Amino acid sequence: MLMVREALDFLLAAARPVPDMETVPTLEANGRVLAQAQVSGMNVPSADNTQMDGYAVRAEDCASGAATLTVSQRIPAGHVGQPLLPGTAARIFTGAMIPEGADAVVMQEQCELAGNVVTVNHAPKSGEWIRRAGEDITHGSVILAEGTRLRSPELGLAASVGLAQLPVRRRLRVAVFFTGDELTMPGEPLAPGAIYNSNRFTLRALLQNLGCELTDFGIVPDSLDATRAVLRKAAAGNDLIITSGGVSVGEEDHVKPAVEAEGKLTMWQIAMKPGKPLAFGEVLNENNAAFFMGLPGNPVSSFVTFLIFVRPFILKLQGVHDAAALAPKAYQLRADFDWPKADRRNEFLRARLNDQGGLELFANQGSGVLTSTVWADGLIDNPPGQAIRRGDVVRFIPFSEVMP
Ligand SMILES: Nc1nc2c(c(=O)[nH]1)N[C@H]1C(S)=C(S)[C@@H](COP(=O)(O)OP(=O)(O)OC[C@H]3O[C@@H](n4cnc5c(N)ncnc54)[C@H](O)[C@@H]3O)O[C@H]1N2
Ligand code: MOO
Ligand SMILES: [Mg+2]
Repeated sequence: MLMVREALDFLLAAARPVPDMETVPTLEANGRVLAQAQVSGMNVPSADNTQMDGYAVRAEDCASGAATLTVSQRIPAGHVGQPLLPGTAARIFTGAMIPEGADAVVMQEQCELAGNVVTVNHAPKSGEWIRRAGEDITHGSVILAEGTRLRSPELGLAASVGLAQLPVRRRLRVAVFFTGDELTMPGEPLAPGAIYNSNRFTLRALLQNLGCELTDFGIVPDSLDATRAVLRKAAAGNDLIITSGGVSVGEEDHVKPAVEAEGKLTMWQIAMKPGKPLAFGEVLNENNAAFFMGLPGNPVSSFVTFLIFVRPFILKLQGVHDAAALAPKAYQLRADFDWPKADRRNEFLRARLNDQGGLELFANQGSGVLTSTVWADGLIDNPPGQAIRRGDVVRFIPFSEVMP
């Protein structure tokens, strides 16, 4: 059995980013991965402008703290004023360009207007309330690196320098199917011994949130021939095939032999709990080789292995290469519980933050207990052979860091 770190390194080394790129409107680029670094063609702000509604002045004119100045002009945002003459003030509104000659803004709350004369009851410092041209972004600077996943902040930044389109990697094409004679879709009556196909819902949502283009082959019976046939179909035109169930050692677990027959299996079994039987390989078809990831059927096992392995693998295929962006962010937090029984495997325990800043554990850590995943805020990454005592500091991976 491989250790989690070894397995992750192996997967990330195998992940070749999809080569194709396309240009999409910035308005439609949410979740995509940037294929080329973006350089700003302008300063932001583009010109000195005011942070406050008030009066643009020459600071030296107001040194007395009770200066009276003639209001010579009015400058709303989006309009350009005239040069400011000594002894005058310009009425100015947040976001408007500072007129030539002015070097400070006084908030209107510190001024009194009578007719067209304003009394400025404050001695501003030169530069007061002025946002300088280029203080956020300078012309020619790299604003976004190649390989950046575009989220709300990145899209806002790109738009702020006027980028209407962005070059991105094409979407990843992912095929999924779900093995098990017992599986039934919600909406259908449940026969004795059957269960609902919850993994289809968990995994599809995770893949959709990562921006993948899905081909869903649905439920596949526990048969070697049926599994092989779907694998062959799924390899055509897809970058990655993800399956659920049938990867353990039972006679009804046909996924591994099917992958061996239709391609190759390069990794199986990881010292983790839940998720031990995770399988990885490639499925070949006349003109395509698709990566294969076989997730365990147990619902928590497939969810956890997705977050720990599938997510970074997909990000790398999509073109993300920054190690920090691929690794799940973890926090060192206090355990407010005892977990005396050390396991030989690396455990991923469903836990929740309490309002004392510590972690509580969900009582039933079974691999089939989906209620633990809804209750929890994240996973405690507990190394092999480690018991936890109340007060120990543990490594906590919040779902918000890994659940796209
Ligand atoms: N003798 C051994 N038995 C098992 C071992 C082992 O090492 N030796 N490993 C166990 C571990 S750990 C896990 S995890 C499971 C993984 O099993 P499979 O990947 O082969 O999955 P299945 O056997 O098909 O199903 C397991 C479990 O999950 C339920 N299931 C399956 N698909 C779905 C779905 N789409 N939605 C909801 N639930 C699903 C299925 O009914 C089973 O209860 O193997 C252990 N066994
Ligand atoms: O790895 Mo299994 O996921 O322990 O239940
Ligand atoms: Mg099984």
